[in-house]
Amino acid sequence: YERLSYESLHNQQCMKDIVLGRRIGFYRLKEQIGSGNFSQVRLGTHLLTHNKVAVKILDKIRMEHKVRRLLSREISTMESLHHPNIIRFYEMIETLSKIFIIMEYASEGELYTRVSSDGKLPEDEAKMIFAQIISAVQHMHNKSIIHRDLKAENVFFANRVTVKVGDFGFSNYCEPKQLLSTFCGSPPYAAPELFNESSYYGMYVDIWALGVLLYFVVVGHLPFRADTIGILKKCINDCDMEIPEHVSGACQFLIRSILRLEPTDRLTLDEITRTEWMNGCHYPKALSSPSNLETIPKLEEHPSEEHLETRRRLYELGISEEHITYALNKQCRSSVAGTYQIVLHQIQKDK
Ligand SMILES: Nc1ncnc2c1ncn2[C@@H]1O[C@H](COP(=O)(O)OP(=O)(O)OP(=O)(O)O)[C@@H](O)[C@H]1O
Repeated sequence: YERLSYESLHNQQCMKDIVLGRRIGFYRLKEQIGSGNFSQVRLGTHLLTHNKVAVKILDKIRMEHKVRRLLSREISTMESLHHPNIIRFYEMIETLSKIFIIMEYASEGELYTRVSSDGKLPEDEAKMIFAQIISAVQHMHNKSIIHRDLKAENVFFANRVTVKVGDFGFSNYCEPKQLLSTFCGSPPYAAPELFNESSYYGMYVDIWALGVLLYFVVVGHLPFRADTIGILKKCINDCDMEIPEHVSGACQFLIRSILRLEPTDRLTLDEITRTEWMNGCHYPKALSSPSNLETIPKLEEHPSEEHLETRRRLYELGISEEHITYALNKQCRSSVAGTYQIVLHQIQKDK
């Protein structure tokens, strides 16, 4: 740790790598793995732990005020979520011109790509994946966070059988009874009230999107398709969809019970888990030791075994209790806090 910190400030090659965009903080930056409207996403490796990470890079100069607001929400919502099926946030690094969001890397691509290239998933597989997504959304809603952009493009495979929900760019904090008014998300996944009402309840909008997502996964294409937004809006308002016969009765029932025009008529997440189709599914639980910078326990606060193990591994990397205390007292993001998150998460994943 000391060597790396020293190098970043004094080593010529290292400084050149930083200038040329090959390194940031404790991360080596590698190839681009994706891009968005305002961002570029690159693969990174943590130089101390060697963990792979995804690094979302945003150009501050091109960023309008609105995008900055969305970004700070994206970071704060991601930071408060700790679930095996949600992309984990590790660290944010800000330079004069750029913002780097360091997060968990899901290496096996988007659910969208899997279904688009291989076709619909067998129902047994779809069920296993849908249960993980439901569990992730339950965790968000329990924390009063709504995603507002749930779609197959934002569900990533970490391996053949584990998925992670990501892209919290439109997420927001929202109490169950709180009305919202900004149209967010992708039109084919949009609930009817988003087109018709001036305000809506966030959780019902997420649940509708889950119905569209389930349809997409078991059928292989979206339920509402149209060439113009006007026609799409009409399809959604009429709930004009056909479910092919190959879809089992229990799954059809579930899709129809989610995609109900009246938000309060839609099944709740709990009710979804109790439907016949979801019978016997496994719902991964939220991680036991949540931690953002504010909740990393100090040593005198009797940390849990996971936190003690994290510290033991950090000591081996040259990060002492003194470094940790200093980072915690500073109350701002630092490479020590970032490394802490990566190591803690690795321990939780190994478990
Ligand atoms: N954690 C991750 N692991 C693996 N790949 C990722 C990860 N995050 C993003 N990607 C890839 O990078 C691409 C761009 O992501 P990003 O969040 O920047 O933009 P987007 O959501 O696709 O677009 P928009 O700008 O409209 O939000 C994604 O489509 C995905 O393929």
